[in-house]
Amino acid sequence: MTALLDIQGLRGGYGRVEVLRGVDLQVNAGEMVALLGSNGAGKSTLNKMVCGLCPAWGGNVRFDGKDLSGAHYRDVVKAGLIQVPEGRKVFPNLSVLENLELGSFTRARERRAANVEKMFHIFPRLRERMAQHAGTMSGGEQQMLAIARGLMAEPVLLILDEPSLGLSPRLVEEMFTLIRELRDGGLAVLLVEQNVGQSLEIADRAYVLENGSVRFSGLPGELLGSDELRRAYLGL
Ligand SMILES: Nc1ncnc2c1ncn2[C@@H]1O[C@H](COP(=O)(O)OP(=O)(O)OP(=O)(O)O)[C@@H](O)[C@H]1O
Repeated sequence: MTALLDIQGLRGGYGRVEVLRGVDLQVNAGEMVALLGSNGAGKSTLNKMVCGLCPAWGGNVRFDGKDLSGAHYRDVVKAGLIQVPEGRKVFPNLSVLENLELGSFTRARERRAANVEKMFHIFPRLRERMAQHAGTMSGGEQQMLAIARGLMAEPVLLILDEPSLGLSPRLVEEMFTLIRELRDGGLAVLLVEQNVGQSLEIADRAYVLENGSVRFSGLPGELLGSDELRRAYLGL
């Protein structure tokens, strides 16, 4: 089977500091893959490189049969690879509705109104607050908005970078339920999370990135079932 996202030998960094040292990673259609690793391991850098937000030094990225190595982020979005970045990054001075509408700026523009309605159905709070400035929404509401804005582009693969960061335990539960529902609806998801236990519960496969290299790839059960791996990489 050809992977939906196929990353081979990805290398890169900042200035002269190498952060990714030849990473291979695949996500299949409809699959949920957890990308784990300690702070500074290179997870966000990998996401940025895959999405054309940071140049790679070497390696290849193929997505949905297309070579996206070194592609401009506009073309990455057009292809259906959508990222919800770490820290939400909503446009604080735009309304909730305007933030949503910007999600379909490059892709699925003709279905914008219908997709806004879909998002209001999934996230009723966003309908209630559609005229409110996004920057005045609570942290949890902003995270919902960031995900909804990503979904507005009708992703084929959604990369979620730390979606549960800073949320209360109840909202974390809701967030993981939502992510599972998205995957069950056929969306492929690459999930970057510090919340290791819950990520592995819902993931089909997992990767552990340490110091810019993949140290484990396989089934969540293999990772959790090995005392050595758990202790070495998960702190569990
Ligand atoms: N813009 C930048 N300029 C210079 N160094 C950077 C930049 N962004 C990240 N780095 C460095 O690259 C390394 C990897 O950072 P990255 O954010 O990819 O890690 P991460 O695995 O996502 O970590 P975390 O879980 O803490 O978010 C870190 O050492 C970081 O300091």
